[in-house]
Amino acid sequence: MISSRRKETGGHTFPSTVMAQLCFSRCPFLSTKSVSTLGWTQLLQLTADHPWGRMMVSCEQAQLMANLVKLIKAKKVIEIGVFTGYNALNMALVLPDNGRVIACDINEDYAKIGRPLWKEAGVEHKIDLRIKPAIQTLDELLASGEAETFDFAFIDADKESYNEYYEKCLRLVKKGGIIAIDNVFWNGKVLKPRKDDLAAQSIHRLNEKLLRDARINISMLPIGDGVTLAFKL
Ligand SMILES: C[S@@+](CC[C@H](N)C(=O)[O-])C[C@H]1O[C@@H](n2cnc3c(N)ncnc32)[C@H](O)[C@@H]1O
Repeated sequence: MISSRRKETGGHTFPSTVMAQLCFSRCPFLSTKSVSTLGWTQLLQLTADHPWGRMMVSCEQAQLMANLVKLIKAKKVIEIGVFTGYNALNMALVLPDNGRVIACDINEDYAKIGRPLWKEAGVEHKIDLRIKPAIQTLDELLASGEAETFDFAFIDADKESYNEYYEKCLRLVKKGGIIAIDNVFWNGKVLKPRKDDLAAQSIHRLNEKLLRDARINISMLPIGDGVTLAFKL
């Protein structure tokens, strides 16, 4: 049984927390509403069991992002770094039927695990998977005139490119939209990044920049491995 396993994900023990246990028993934000948990539970279990399952966002992060997406009545969302699509599925479930998650990843094998379950959950049509370097997808969106048309973006891919992802997302997201950035604690290594740790250095630089960035307001949240929410002004 997966629910009795302990696995490290996103800098915390999974699923040892109460939230994680609740996640396995029922999709936490869907409550008893009409939305089905078909596909959702299987994807969570398959991803937690995957050798790289620790890459998946924590349940409480996924819950928060889905609730934010719902709260701001988002229609267009970007996810940079999709893995099996657990978080993308959570967001797709709360988007309107004509809503879209532009899902950016370079590894199609991960998506092959998720896609049948996105379909089972009835939201495959809302997840537009783009298999290529995320920078290229973001540039294509900008070139096709989609600047300031997105409501929400989630940055969770290669850490060295975080600043570029942030700058491009800031152009793509509308005023009042939100950019969520994962792993901003990087297991505490951001406090004193080693010279040879390019990921820690990159996140550290972005954390410092966001503090002073007059284009946004931020909330840095101690959930998972740290999530910063940047609210575009
Ligand atoms: C931490 S995982 C994403 C987890 C996912 N957000 C979730 O909630 O389950 C990081 C993902 O980024 C992808 N990735 C790495 N470098 C990338 C790049 N340059 N462009 C797009 N995706 C990339 C990896 O293939 C991997 O699936």
